[in-house]
Parts: sequence; C-alpha cells; structure tokens
Amino acid sequence: MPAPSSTAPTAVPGEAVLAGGYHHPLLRSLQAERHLTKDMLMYPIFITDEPDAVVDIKSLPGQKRWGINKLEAFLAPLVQKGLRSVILFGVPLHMHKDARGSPADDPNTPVILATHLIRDKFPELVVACDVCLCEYTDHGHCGELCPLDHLTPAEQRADAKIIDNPRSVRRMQDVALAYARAGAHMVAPSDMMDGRVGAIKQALVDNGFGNRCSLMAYSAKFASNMYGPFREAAGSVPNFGDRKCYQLPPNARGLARRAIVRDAREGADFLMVKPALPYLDIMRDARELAPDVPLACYQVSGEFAMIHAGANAGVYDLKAMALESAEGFLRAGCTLILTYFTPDLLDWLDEPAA
Ligand SMILES: NCc1[nH]cc(CCC(=O)O)c1CC(=O)O
Ligand SMILES: [Zn+2]
Ligand SMILES: [Zn+2]
Repeated sequence: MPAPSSTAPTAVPGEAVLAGGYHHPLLRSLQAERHLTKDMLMYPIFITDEPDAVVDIKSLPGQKRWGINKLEAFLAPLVQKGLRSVILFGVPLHMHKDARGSPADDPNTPVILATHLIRDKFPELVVACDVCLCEYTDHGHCGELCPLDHLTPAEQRADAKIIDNPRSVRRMQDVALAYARAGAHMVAPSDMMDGRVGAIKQALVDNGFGNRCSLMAYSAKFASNMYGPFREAAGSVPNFGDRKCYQLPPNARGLARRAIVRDAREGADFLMVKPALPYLDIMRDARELAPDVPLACYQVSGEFAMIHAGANAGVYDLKAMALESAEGFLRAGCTLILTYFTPDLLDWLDEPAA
C-alpha cells in the first residue's frame, strides 16, 4: 500500500478557495454585479408653507423642513455634487386642512411652488411628487372617508370610518394632474387605494402628459412601524385608527406579489417596495414578476433613524452600514433608491472604496 502523500490537496482549489478572488479593494469591487451610482439616488425633501423655514426634524438626524425661499440655497451644493432627483412632500402648517385634503392641489401648496422653482432653477434635476392626502386631510388618512350615511349603524357607533376608495381615486387623479401641470417629471401615489395606478395613468394620458410624466407606484407599501419619523415630519399622523386597511400587512407576501403584478399591468413606469431593508424578498419578487419594469425602494424614515441610532450606540460605523444597506437593495434588483442618506452618499461615493 503506498504511503499517503503529505502534499495531497484536501479539495479541488477552484471549488473550495474563494478568498483569492477578493483580497484587494479593486477585486472586491469587480465581484459585484452592479455598483451604487449617484443617479440611483432620489432624495426625499419636506417643504412647508412657512416660506423662510429651516426647521430641524428631531427624529431624522440632519433632515429639515424647508420653506420655499430656502430651497435653492439648500439644493445648489447637492446638485453640484451630483444629485439627480428629488421627491417632494408637502407639510402644510397653516393651510386649512379638510376632509378631502384640499391643500394637496391648491395652486399655492408648497409642493407645487417647489416644483415650479426647481424646474426653473435646476433644469437638470428630476422632480417627483408624492401623491397622497394624509398630509392634507383634517383626519390624517391617505384617502377620503365614506360619508357616514354609507355606513351601517354599528360602523357609525364604532367610529369605524372607512376609506371611500372610488372617491379617493378620483381625488388622486386630480392631485397627480395638478403636480404634472406644475412640471413634475414623475408622480408617485403612496395612498395605496385600489385602482389608482390605472386611473392616474389614464388621467395623465388624457391630459397630454402621457409622454411627459412618469408614474412611480408605491406598489408593495407595507403598514410598517417605521414611518413614525416621517409622520412627525409631515404632520400626517391619522387622528383615529391606523392605515392597516389600505397598506399591506407585513407578512403578506402573496398580497404584495399581486399588488406588484396589478400595478405593472395598470401602467406603472416604476414599481416600488417600501420599506426597504426588511422587504428584500419582495424586491426580488418584483424583479421576477415584472422584470421589464424598473424597481425602486424606499429606505424609510424609521430605517434611517434606526441606522443612525445604531451608529450612535457604537454598534457599527454609519457610513459602512448605510453603504451595506444600499448594496442589499442593489443585489435585490433595485435601480432607484429613495433615501435620506442621499446627501451623505453623494459625498461617500466620491471617497475611495474600502
Ligand atoms: N402616504 C404618505 C407617505 N409617503 C411616504 C411615507 C413614509 C416615508 C418615510 O417613512 O420615510 C408616508 C407615510 C405613511 O404612509 O404613513
Ligand atoms: Zn398618505
Ligand atoms: Zn382601516
């Protein structure tokens, strides 16, 4: 019997040893299928009806509510660094809120004023407008409510006010059209009413915006615990109940898949998954179900706050963690990332990779 050779390999190196492929920053970078670039970042901005306001949002480190007069000076250095797109949220503090969310499409509403201003001052910047009523209704829900006489006596007693879906969809059409007319390159309905994607698309087409205004659907938007800082920032906390009858249940993969397929069929130009980090599987689903529609994700306010809190607690380095999260979204198949880290990422992407 021959003596065992002491030099015999225990496994075929090509199968077992991977470390040879990523021992240098360049080699690590070449292992990635896709890389984060500045044009993938869309920055969410809060605009108030106090024209000179620059007000810190306590729960969103570094983020502020901006008055219209302060917007140009705020955006100029970001555009200089490579900012390509923003999504606007209105924060009416003085306008009169009512049951139908009238301030949403008032000609002087902050989002419309800001859209005009940005199109004028930053012609290269893509402007998206979030379409929803919750910042504008007196009850704080995302759509209009059913008139009381449409409810059963039991529902009336329980204060179980119910969203009036068809009426809300008509309202969403009007609001989206108002933003398109103001010059929005993109409208993004986040209200989650059934049928709003097709209805808004039709309204855009019927009014001559079919080839001038994109529709990004918040398709798989979950009833998440991570919208708290946003609702504080936007003043959109519902004054009764919650959003569980129109935003998706977090554990409902099937519903999310159906919503994705439906919104793609209804003509969405972009699909979105929101929040982002806990829903990477849903992003992957979206890539498989609608491979020909670009996919966005929204790294929401609570995710941003959570990453900051962890960094402040010494759990990890802020930049490294923020980049890792973005790389997860890329891997899952996103081409557009809505994130409050955008200003930081514009800086970080100019630094050498570690
Ligand atoms: N419908 C409004 C809207 N659009 C985006 C967010 C959340 C964004 C964030 O948390 O950063 C919300 C809040 C909500 O649905 O309650
Ligand atoms: Zn809403
Ligand atoms: Zn409900």
